[in-house]
This record gives sequence, structure tokens and C-alpha cells, in this order.
Amino acid sequence: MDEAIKIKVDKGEMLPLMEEFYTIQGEGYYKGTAAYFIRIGGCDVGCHWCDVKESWNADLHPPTETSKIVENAKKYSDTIVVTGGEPLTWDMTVLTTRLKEEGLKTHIETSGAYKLTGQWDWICLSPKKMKLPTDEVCEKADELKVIVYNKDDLRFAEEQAAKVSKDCILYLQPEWSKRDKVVPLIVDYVMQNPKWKVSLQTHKYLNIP
Ligand SMILES: C[S@@+](CC[C@H](N)C(=O)[O-])C[C@H]1O[C@@H](n2cnc3c(N)ncnc32)[C@H](O)[C@@H]1O
Ligand SMILES: Nc1nc2[nH]cc(C(=O)O)c2c(=O)[nH]1
Ligand code: SF4
Ligand SMILES: [Mg+2]
Repeated sequence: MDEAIKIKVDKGEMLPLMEEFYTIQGEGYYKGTAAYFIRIGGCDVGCHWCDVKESWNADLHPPTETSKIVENAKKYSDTIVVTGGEPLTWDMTVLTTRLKEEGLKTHIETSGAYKLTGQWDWICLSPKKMKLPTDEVCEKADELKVIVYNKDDLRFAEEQAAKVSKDCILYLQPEWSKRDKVVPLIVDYVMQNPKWKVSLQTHKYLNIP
């Protein structure tokens, strides 16, 4: 990569943009709400069931001026969901400062594995066993969304729930390919442990991005 571009990416003035789209938030607390999604490339957490593996290699996604991303996003929605890849791979300060200057609500989807940067109105923390979330993101998370691939993920979910604030909303979300097997487990678990709620990837049922 050109040295000048690399410097800008390091500062968050440019970001490797994979895709952006206006859709309905499919998951978690804001499920059903229209929002503009900004998907930033780059992730080395390595979830074997990740549904956007094409996002992992940041070099495949064009470094894009952060101000251009914001100028475009503001045309679509007052709620912007920043996802990836793992957005906290990058410094989110410039992106979120500019989004807030435009009066937009900033939401993040993150594993929390890297330093929390940026100003967020809503943090969706989806922790992963391979790279655990930082203490700071656990304290600040508004929702905890644990993906359930097998039974051990319920144990992991409780372990992670012990680290978030008392107001954090707790979700169990079936891993998509295992949904037929794990949905009954989740349903039973939530009835037995009603501090948890079910989250489904409703956009996949609706056939929207
Ligand atoms: C693709 S990730 C990107 C953001 C960030 N890297 C993270 O993992 O939170 C967006 C959300 O999709 C969830 N997710 C990814 N693959 C999934 C799958 N196969 N089934 C269910 N949820 C999945 C993640 O746990 C996360 O909550
Ligand atoms: N509709 C829709 N809702 C989503 N919520 C979180 C998503 C993500 O990939 O981060 C996502 C996504 O990819 N599409
Ligand atoms: S952390 Fe997120 S983007 Fe990275 S591999 Fe896991 S689900 Fe995919
Ligand atoms: Mg998705």
C-alpha cells in the first residue's frame, strides 16, 4: 500500500470499505429498525462459522476517505451501524466524530477484541472465545449478543454476562448453519433463565442484506 494511504488508514482518516447498504437491522435490540450499514474490512479473530469471511483480508477492500463515507451515509438514515470485519481493528475516532457532527446515531457491532475507540450511541458486543473482549468494552456494552453454535456456548454466555453492566441486555443468537439444532436449546435455556432473550438473524429470513 502507498505510504501516504497507510498513514491515513492508521489515523482512521481512510478506512478499508467493503460495502455499505441501507437495510433493516436484523439482530438484537434494534431488530426491525431501518439503518445504514457500513462494513469495514479486516478481522483476524477467525470465527470458523463467520458469515462474512470475505471481509477478513483488509487488503481486498479499497481504502476510502472517511469523510466520503460519512457524506454518503447521511443521505440514507439517521442511524448508522458500523460493522465488519472487526471495526475495532481500526481507529474509529474520526469516523464517529464526523457521524456525530452530522447528528447521526452511531451503533457498532463488535467482538470487542481490540481497543475501544470512537463515540458510540449503542454498542453491540458479540464476544468470541478465541479473542476475548477488553474490560472497557464489557463495561460499556449496551447489548451482549452471544452466538450459540453448541452447548458450551451457553456456559461461555454466562461467563461473559458476568463481565457486563447490570443494564446490558442479554441475547443468545443461534449460529445460522446450526439453527435447527440450537434453537430448541436456546428456547429452553431462555425459559429457564429469563434474564436472557432470543435474537434471530431476521434479515436472513426476510431475504434482505
Ligand atoms: C459479521 S460480525 C461483524 C462484527 C464483529 N466482527 C463481531 O463479530 O461482532 C456481525 C455479527 O454477526 C454475528 N455472526 C457472524 N456470523 C454468524 C453466524 N454464522 N451466525 C450467527 N451470527 C453470526 C457476529 O457474532 C456479530 O454479532
Ligand atoms: N440486516 C442486517 N442486520 C445486521 N445486523 C448485524 C449485521 C452485521 O453483519 O454486522 C447485519 C447484517 O449484515 N444485515
Ligand atoms: S469477529 Fe466478527 S467478522 Fe471476525 S470472524 Fe468473528 S464474526 Fe467474523
Ligand atoms: Mg451480517
